[in-house]
Amino acid sequence: SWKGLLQQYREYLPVTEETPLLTLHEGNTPLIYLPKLSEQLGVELHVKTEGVNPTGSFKDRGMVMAVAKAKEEGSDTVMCASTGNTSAAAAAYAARANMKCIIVIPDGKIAFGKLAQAVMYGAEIYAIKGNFDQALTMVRNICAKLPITLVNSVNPYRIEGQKTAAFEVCEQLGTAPDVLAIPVGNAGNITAYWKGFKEFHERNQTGLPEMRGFEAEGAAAIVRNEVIEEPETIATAIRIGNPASWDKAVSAAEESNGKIDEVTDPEILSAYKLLARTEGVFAEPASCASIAGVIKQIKSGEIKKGSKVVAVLTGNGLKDPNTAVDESEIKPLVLPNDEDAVLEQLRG
Ligand SMILES: Cc1ncc(COP(=O)(O)O)c(/C=C/C(=O)C(=O)O)c1O
Repeated sequence: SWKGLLQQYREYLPVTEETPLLTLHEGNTPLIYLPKLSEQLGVELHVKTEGVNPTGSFKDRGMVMAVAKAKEEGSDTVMCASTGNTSAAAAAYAARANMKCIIVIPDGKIAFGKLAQAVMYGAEIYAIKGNFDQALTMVRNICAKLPITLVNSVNPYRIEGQKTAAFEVCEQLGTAPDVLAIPVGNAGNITAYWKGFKEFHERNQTGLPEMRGFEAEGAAAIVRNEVIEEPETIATAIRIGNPASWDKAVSAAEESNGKIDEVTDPEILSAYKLLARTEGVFAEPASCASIAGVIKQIKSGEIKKGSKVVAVLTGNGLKDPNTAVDESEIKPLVLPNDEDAVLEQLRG
């Protein structure tokens, strides 16, 4: 049975005899084929449903590695800035590892489910009147002054853990896909996937995909090649204007003959609803930037018909219930507790 990433992929990871084999059974997430969207779009489209991870996002992959190494090195406290999922994962793995977790989040811009997780896992939470980029700068400075381990994706152990998703995609598909579509915020995940595909190809000749990363238009620093001081998008997970792994994301796109592109909030929301209502897969808005991007680039011809495409769904839709209800034209019809009243509606 599945033993978690540190054991399953030990040979690819910086796991030593001293590394605590921390796990919440992260990884081994489904790769789901989408028959209707594949038909509609003219490609072979699969989604990597990272929302199935223990805390509901891909962050668990990197966090299990980073927290385990922090403990191995004798640290008793981890800290991160977060738009929400990093902090949820850090708080969970810190609790599991009997360590303290301190998080800094942008006040009022964190999806409710993610705040619920940080609260319940027992993190020390600071909500600053600033954005993620400002929070990250602050946390990097603090971790340089205090004996606290920084676990944002500038911590290389995060990238090591997250690259395992590329291994699973290759194992599940039997090969690397032609295209890997992925949302881009701080750009750690696109960096990790590319590293993973290259390492897995070196050992198993599985091939290399085009890396196609998608920023939200209101936070598209890489696309515009400038820091976005006031990033804005409904996809709060990727409301990031100065990606920490900016150059690595550009390298991944260039080396793989891929591209860093942008999608608008309407395109994200349209993909968000299409995916759930057509294929029964509910992913949070930022995750659907990958689906919106695939639709955009099939239309432009950048993604060829018949391509084998994997879109990464980075977070569970349940993370952001407010956006789901607020942005939906489908509303409950409130009725008296009366069977005839309902029957009357059904007979419409
Ligand atoms: C659902 C979801 N989808 C995509 C991204 C972008 O990944 P990166 O490009 O590796 O940053 C995030 C990132 C979240 C944070 O950065 C955080 O939690 O602080 C996310 O939560």
